[in-house]
Amino acid sequence: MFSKKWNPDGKHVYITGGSTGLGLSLAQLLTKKGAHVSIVARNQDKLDKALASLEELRVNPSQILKAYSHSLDTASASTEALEAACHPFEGQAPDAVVTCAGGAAPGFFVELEEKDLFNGMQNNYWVQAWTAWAAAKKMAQQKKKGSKIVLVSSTLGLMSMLGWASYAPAKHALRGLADTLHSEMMLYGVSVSIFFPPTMSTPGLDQENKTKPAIVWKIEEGDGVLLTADQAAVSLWKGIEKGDAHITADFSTSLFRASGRGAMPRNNWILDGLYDFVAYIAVPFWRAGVDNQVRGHIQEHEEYLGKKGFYA
Ligand SMILES: NC(=O)C1=CN([C@@H]2O[C@H](COP(=O)(O)OP(=O)(O)OC[C@H]3O[C@@H](n4cnc5c(N)ncnc54)[C@H](OP(=O)(O)O)[C@@H]3O)[C@@H](O)[C@H]2O)C=CC1
Ligand SMILES: CCCCCCCCCCCCCCCC(=O)[C@@H](N)CO
Repeated sequence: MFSKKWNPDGKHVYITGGSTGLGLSLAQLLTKKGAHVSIVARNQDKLDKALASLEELRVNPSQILKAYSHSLDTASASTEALEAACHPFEGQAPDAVVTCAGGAAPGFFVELEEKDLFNGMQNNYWVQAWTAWAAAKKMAQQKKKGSKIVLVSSTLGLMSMLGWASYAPAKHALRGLADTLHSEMMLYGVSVSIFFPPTMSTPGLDQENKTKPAIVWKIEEGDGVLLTADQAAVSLWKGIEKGDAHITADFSTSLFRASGRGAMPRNNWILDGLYDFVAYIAVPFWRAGVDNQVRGHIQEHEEYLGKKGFYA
């Protein structure tokens, strides 16, 4: 509980999804703190731009800053990407692995197709789980005590609502994996955490909002929280530095974190108790409001489905 803060200076941090959004902001923050940073994503142009932005922030000439283009869809590809990034470090596992890669495609359950639901799990569970698996093995084999694995879930990994059937299950699954590994990786002295960001203005949000049902955005927006990726990265960083198992960046998500803590340790004995109490009172009101909004939408939704030939 009173352990020393983690110092990233001279450490190697491996960040999936590091070319845009949250991952890029975290990569920039850690570069400024003197870490060696490896970022991984698919699109080479975005990686090139991201790496150039890291170069501008380097604080010493010995920092190793690299970008790798890999699709992290499979166990083998995720292992290969990690191996490539360890190469400049004589094959040593990274000191920290942060899996930011992911992407949402919200929609109504009855309109989603098999591939949409399948891809939701693929892009939001497996893309992070395979990297965690590859990293865990390497850290255990090399007895890298003190190293870290950090997964990235969402507010929607702690609660859910309409529109998120292809996404929230995967984000909840990541929480299940993180809580399991938080316990199991103690066998190797490796700490495991998970971050639950709220809505963040990122290229990913612009993309998902193109297809997001209006009512879903209305409820999401009603929360009134829209962090920049830089703000979210600061909270993520503080959580990593403190070694919190469950990391949040905003008030609402902290309510769900504290009230849905399960068997995980508290971040702060007093504050989390307060959050838990506030959640007990406030969340049912919020929920009743949302239920009303959804019920009030029944007719419009029926018309919308009718126009799309759903009942034909
Ligand atoms: N923005 C938001 O409102 C919220 C986001 N989150 C979560 O935070 C994380 C970051 O989100 P955000 O910054 O918005 O996302 P962005 O879409 O801005 O960035 C996603 C990053 O992941 C990479 N990526 C995606 N899929 C793959 C893949 N299969 N293999 C390798 N790289 C991949 C992308 O690059 P490329 O496409 O080139 O591969 C990009 O670098 C995600 O896990 C997201 O679910 C959670 C809560 C809210
Ligand atoms: C008193 C209690 C108040 C509670 C308010 C809670 C409101 C939460 C609404 C859902 C927000 C969804 C955020 C994550 C979005 C996300 O993961 C996607 N954008 C993925 O990119």
